[in-house]
Amino acid sequence: MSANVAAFPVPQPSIKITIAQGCLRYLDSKTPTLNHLNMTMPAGQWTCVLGRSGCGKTSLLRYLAGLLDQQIEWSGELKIEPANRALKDQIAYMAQQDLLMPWLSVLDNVLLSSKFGARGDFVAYDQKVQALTLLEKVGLADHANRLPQQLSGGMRQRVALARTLMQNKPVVLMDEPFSALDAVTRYRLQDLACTLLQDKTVVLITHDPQEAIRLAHHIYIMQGNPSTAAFLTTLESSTPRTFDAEGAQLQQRIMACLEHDDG
Ligand SMILES: Nc1ncnc2c1ncn2[C@@H]1O[C@H](COP(=O)(O)OP(=O)(O)OP(=O)(O)O)[C@@H](O)[C@H]1O
Repeated sequence: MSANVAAFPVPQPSIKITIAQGCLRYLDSKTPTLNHLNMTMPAGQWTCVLGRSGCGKTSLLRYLAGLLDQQIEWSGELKIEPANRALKDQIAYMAQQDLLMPWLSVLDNVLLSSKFGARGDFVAYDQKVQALTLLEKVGLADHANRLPQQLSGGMRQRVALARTLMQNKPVVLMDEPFSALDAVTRYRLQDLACTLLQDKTVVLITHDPQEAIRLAHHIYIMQGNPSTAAFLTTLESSTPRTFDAEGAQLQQRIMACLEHDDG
């Protein structure tokens, strides 16, 4: 395969995820964390999930990623369309902490998932070209040989974004990936993620109503104890949105839902 072809990975079909009457209980807990959970995450769109601390947002993402199988009991329906592969094989996960390996260069961190799939430490030339192309897209081509500790927090999250894109999965789960950043860096990274994750099915957890308003096609507020998910009609304009009067009204509605949750 030529380097040029490799720089444009094969697009994956978009995935729609539907949860119906989902109930999640940790095995060491008597009561469920989530109950009567009904959510639709449309193919190729961003679904933002908000809710008070401890309501089960991360549990939901970790369940979708197949990371809780030994720790929980689940009932209800989890449907994916098309249903040709297991959901956990179609997911890339981007966490609040960038989880970069401190002893690996920026380039090798982006290549990490390719290394796991490769024989020994061998990574094909075309994958390196692809990783460098992604680093260029996130504006870090000149930093490919640096170590993570030589980068700012915003730069490190951009490396994490490039690593997520390198996995080329149709579903991207993001657990507060921008929350530790200053306002301007966060704003820029929201724009970048919005552009680069086009066509992916994205589920973003955030505590920031303005972030949800900027990026979401669909908003759910998790509330109650155990938590259910309330759907909030969002704006029809294209993302990333600028904050206007409509956005301010939506923010009021989000805040009202969050304030009335005494779960
Ligand atoms: N491995 C576990 N075993 C048992 N209970 C757990 C486990 N992980 C989380 N919990 C509990 O599940 C509930 C939901 O936690 P979770 O981390 O999903 O909440 P969250 O909404 O993501 O919170 P935050 O906004 O603070 O990140 C909490 O009560 C937590 O203590």
